[in-house]
Amino acid sequence: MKPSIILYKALPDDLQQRLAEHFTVTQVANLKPETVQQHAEAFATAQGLLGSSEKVDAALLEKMPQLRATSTVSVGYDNFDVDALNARKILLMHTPTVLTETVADTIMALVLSSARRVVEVAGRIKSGEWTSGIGADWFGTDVHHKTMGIIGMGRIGLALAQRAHFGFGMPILYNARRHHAEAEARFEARYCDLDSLLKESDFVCLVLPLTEETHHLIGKAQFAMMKKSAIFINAGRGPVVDENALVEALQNGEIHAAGLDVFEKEPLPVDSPLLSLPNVVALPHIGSATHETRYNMAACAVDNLIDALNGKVEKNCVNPQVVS
Ligand SMILES: NC(=O)c1ccc[n+]([C@@H]2O[C@H](COP(=O)([O-])OP(=O)(O)OC[C@H]3O[C@@H](n4cnc5c(N)ncnc54)[C@H](O)[C@@H]3O)[C@@H](O)[C@H]2O)c1
Ligand SMILES: O=C(O)[C@H](O)CO
Repeated sequence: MKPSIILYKALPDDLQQRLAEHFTVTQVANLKPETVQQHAEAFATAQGLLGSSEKVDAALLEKMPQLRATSTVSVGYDNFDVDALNARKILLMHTPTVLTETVADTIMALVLSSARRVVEVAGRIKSGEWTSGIGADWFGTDVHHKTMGIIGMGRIGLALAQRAHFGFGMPILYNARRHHAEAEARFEARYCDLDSLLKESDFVCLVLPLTEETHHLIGKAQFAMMKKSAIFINAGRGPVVDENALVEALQNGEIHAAGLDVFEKEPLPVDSPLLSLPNVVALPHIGSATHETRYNMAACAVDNLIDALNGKVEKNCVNPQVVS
């Protein structure tokens, strides 16, 4: 008999079919308690779980006593209670690598659009303000040859450094938990402690996972250290930044501008002060959102679940130790 799984995300037809070849699939809209209750029998018997963005915590796991593997369509897995999974020896699979280049492209888009005020001035044309030659109040700041500071020199950090170094001739500073020989050799990146990176960078780019250690890593004190001309970019996770402190730093001119793909609360509330600041480019968490990459992530998550439920954890597994 095929193992049963819960699918809580719509997938392209061919991938849905691939899942159905391996598993008995129950598709649900989300993992809210009322949904779980409505499909109680399917949750109670499911051995696998595949989807994204929903919280997978101890309370949900209690409703899934047969669960052996979870597969998220994302590289970040901060919405999973990994300790609770480990305690039950449930595998957690994710989708690193397939999205790296696309997310680095998005970060460069944020760098360029916030420095050159692309969104703001494009809005001015649309509202009929381009009626004569533009003046300095429409000018932006250069990107090329400015210093880029990268906090979190992982897969995406490296792909960003590659773009900034080769494409824009930018000196690269980085902060990470360890020195990265590859970044230093290929991109002449220089390791810095966090405070030095904040003080010296023209662009401060955050590409960190959300963990207990990184929660609110960047707050009032850190914005105060940045240059007044600094542009702050966050494409990691919203709660790594104290958003109130960010708003204050932007409003008080402590930093020049921000480009943001992630927020403390998502979707970003429409009354967020960030949305009324002209020096903010805000994107709706689109880092990996291209047709190609979202398909590849979904395909990777499907393969990951098939592998995990067959005991194969050589790649894309967050906690392979639970089966060793
Ligand atoms: N905006 C988006 O759509 C989007 C898309 C993909 C990933 N992300 C986020 O980006 C994160 C990074 O993805 P990745 O594939 O590069 O992951 P990765 O694991 O390759 O890189 C993360 C890096 O951060 C470093 N790090 C962790 N804690 C740190 C700390 N306290 N101080 C300094 N460095 C620290 C790690 O050592 C690692 O090098 C993901 O976890 C996810 O949260 C966002
Ligand atoms: O972590 C990721 O893969 C992206 O943020 C999409 O959730």
